[in-house]
Amino acid sequence: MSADAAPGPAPSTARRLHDVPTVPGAPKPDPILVADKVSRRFGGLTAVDVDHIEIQRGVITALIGPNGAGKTTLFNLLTGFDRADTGSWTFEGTPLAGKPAYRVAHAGMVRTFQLTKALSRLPVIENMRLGATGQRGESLWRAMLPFTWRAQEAAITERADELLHRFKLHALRDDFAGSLSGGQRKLLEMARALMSEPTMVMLDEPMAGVNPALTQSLLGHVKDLREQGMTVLFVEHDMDMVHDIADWVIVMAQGSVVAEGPPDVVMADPVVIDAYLGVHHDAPATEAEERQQLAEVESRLEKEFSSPDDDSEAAEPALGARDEH
Ligand SMILES: Nc1ncnc2c1ncn2[C@@H]1O[C@H](COP(=O)(O)OP(=O)(O)OP(=O)(O)O)[C@@H](O)[C@H]1O
Repeated sequence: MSADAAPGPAPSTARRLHDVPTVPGAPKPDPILVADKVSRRFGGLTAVDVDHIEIQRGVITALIGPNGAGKTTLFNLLTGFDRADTGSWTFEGTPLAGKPAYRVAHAGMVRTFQLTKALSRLPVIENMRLGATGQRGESLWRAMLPFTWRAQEAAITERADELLHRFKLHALRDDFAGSLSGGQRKLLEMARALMSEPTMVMLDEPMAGVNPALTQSLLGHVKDLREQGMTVLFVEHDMDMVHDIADWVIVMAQGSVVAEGPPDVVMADPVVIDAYLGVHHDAPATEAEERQQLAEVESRLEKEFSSPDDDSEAAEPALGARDEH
């Protein structure tokens, strides 16, 4: 955790979650975001159909669920990057349904973005500066008043430099963003989102493609956001990370919220195991299990081939199952 992390309201707000019932759509003591009846269809497919959801202020909430559960679509809807078919939601009490992304960001709710091809060709510092202009939008009067404009440009660069120092990316300030490692990109995405001084940060798979050396640093930065009083909502498949830093977990499956609660409670919930962890049941959980399965197959094959009564036809089914004709 960085030294400049000020003690925030996190511990007390996190503690207040203890009284929240572990049911889908549970009301929170101090919600910053409240959404109702949010749905989005793509042709015949219902990608999102969330009846009610509340995100507690000042804590870290993880949004988990199997592939295709609708997590990213819900992120896109809430942040104005996609349009809901139905639903309403408020952020800090302000209705935001139907508002474009820049208005949502202006209200203080900002999401991270993966580094696109175009952004990879820009230096790190320009990526950061775009985090500010992109969120604020351009305005004619600002362009016509060069003094205001220049002062703001200088302030933007200063904030970008500060954030690059905080995220230990300053040495890469003038490098092309495309030359960064997976973990450094994730740090840049997070730092860029902070350019607009948000109240709530939404992170889309912050650990994807991050090598273990940067894992702790990334986790530390996410915890820092909470220490500074920000609300964090993140989508993640890495259950270790969810367990490590989330105060609350919301589980989606087939577009809807199917469970929510503290990490320990949610991960032991049979509904979650069925809906989410169940999809991995076929895969060997550990290297030891994998070795055991391999040994069993080898011993079966050995028996089939070594038996004196065995003819080629009897051996066929065991081999046939692995044949790629
Ligand atoms: N633009 C689109 N057009 C058509 N179908 C879409 C579109 N975006 C998402 N979908 C579909 O909506 C469903 C939800 O997708 P979404 O990406 O939100 O899931 P997810 O939970 O974020 O999955 P993952 O964990 O794999 O990222 C999926 O079936 C997906 O194929």
